[in-house]
Amino acid sequence: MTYSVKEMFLTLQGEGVNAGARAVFVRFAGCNLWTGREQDRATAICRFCDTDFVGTNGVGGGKFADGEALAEAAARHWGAGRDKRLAVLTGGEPMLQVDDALVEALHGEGFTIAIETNGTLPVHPGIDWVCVSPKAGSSVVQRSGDELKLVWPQAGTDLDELEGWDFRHFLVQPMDSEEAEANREAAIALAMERPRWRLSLQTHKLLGLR
Ligand SMILES: C[S@@+](CC[C@H](N)C(=O)[O-])C[C@H]1O[C@@H](n2cnc3c(N)ncnc32)[C@H](O)[C@@H]1O
Ligand SMILES: Nc1nc2[nH]cc(C(=O)O)c2c(=O)[nH]1
Ligand code: SF4
Ligand SMILES: [Mg+2]
Repeated sequence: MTYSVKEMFLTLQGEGVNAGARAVFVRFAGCNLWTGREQDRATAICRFCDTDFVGTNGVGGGKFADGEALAEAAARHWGAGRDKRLAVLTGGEPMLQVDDALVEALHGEGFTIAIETNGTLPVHPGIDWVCVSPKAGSSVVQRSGDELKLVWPQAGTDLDELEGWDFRHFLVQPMDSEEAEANREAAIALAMERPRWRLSLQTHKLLGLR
C-alpha cells in the first residue's frame, strides 16, 4: 500500500525511557482523534496535540509506494552503519498505516522499530518497542507494551485503572501548553505521590532538536 508521511528526520528520541537515543522519526499523516485543523481542535477527542501531521509536505515527507521505498528512505536518513539502527513511527496516528510489509521492510534494513501510538488501534505484533499515550475520552485497546506515557494533567483519567495495564514503564509527561509551568508542577506532584510513575520530559524541546 501507499504510505502518507508528513515528515522524516534523524534526531535523538526526546521522550520516554529511550530519551537520548539516535533515531529516524517517521511521522505519518493523519490521526483518528483530531483532524489536525485548528478550527476542529475544540471539538476533537484529543485537544492538546503539539504536532502538525496534515499532508505530506514536510521535510523528508511524501507518498511512499511500498514498504521497501519507505524503509530505504529511512535507511538513507540514518546513513552509514547498521549498529543500533532505530526507527520511531509516530504521527499523527501511525497504526492507521503500519502493516506487515512496512514492518518487514524496516527490519530488513536492520531497524529496531519503536512506535508512539494513542493505543486506540491494536499495535502491530512485529514492533519492538511500544509506547502508548492514552487520551481521556478515547477507548484504549492496546493495554500492554513497553511504556505507558501519560500526558498530564488530563481530566477524566483513572490512574488506578491505568496502573492495572501491562506496561514495563509508567511515565508522566507534562502537557506542553500555555500552562506548561503549572503542568510541570502537576506532573512532578504525581510522580512524588505515586512512585510507579516516572517523569518524562520533552528533552528535544529543551535542547532545540527536532
Ligand atoms: C504527536 S503524538 C503522535 C503519536 C500518537 N498519535 C500519540 O498520541 O501517541 C506523539 C507524542 O506526543 C505527545 N504529545 C502530544 N501533544 C503533547 C503536548 N502538548 N504535551 C506533551 N506531550 C504531547 C503524545 O501524547 C504522544 O506521546
Ligand atoms: N526528538 C523528538 N522526540 C520525540 N519523541 C516523540 C516525538 C513525537 O512527536 O512522537 C518526538 C519528536 O517529535 N521529536
Ligand atoms: S492522538 Fe496523537 S497525533 Fe492524534 S491529536 Fe492526539 S497527540 Fe496528536
Ligand atoms: Mg513531538
